[in-house]
Amino acid sequence: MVYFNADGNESSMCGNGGRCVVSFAQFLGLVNETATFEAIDGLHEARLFDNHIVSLQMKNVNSLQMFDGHVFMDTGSPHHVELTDNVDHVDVPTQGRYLRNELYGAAGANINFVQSQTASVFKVRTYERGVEDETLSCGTGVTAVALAMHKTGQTQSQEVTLETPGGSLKVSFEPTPQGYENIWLTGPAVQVFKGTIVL
Ligand SMILES: N[C@@H](CCC[C@H](N)C(=O)O)C(=O)O
Repeated sequence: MVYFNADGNESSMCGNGGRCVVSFAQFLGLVNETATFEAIDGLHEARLFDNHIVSLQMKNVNSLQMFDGHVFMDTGSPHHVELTDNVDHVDVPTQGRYLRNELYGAAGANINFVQSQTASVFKVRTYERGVEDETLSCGTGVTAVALAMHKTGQTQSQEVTLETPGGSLKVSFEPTPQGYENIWLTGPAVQVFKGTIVL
């Protein structure tokens, strides 16, 4: 998989894009219940279930940087995770753009704002680098949120539900001395449009 951001530039890993790629490969009859593909961050395994549910194994995360008020890590793409009291009240485009530029400079990062709902459910809104705006759902972003919530003690669970404006995703993982491994991002990948281009 080679991933391009909405600004036309090639970028790093896209978790939801990866799930869509294997779902599309199944639609084309190229894969059945499992698939493996290569992305910029290495090989990814995927499992396809009924009802268009796709699980994607994400790269191991061996370094989480803890700051006062936020956590930074690379889940295939760079992510800033910040806990808030009321995520619905965050001006994600304005605050996300500010942090993306002021803290991360030219390289940039994706900015995730998160609010705890229960001991294992979190609500997430993401400002994405390369889109330069809030998006409906970010797979590498919710993966970072799940790991950050576990690392900071906001959850004890090793399977976390992340509610985004675009829908609900699950992330499961196993802690290691350095970080996390066996990380799986799971959720629906549903075909919403089909067209024909006549050349
Ligand atoms: N815009 C991101 C990469 C895209 C992440 C994607 N939305 C996902 O689902 O993981 C970047 O340039 O870092």
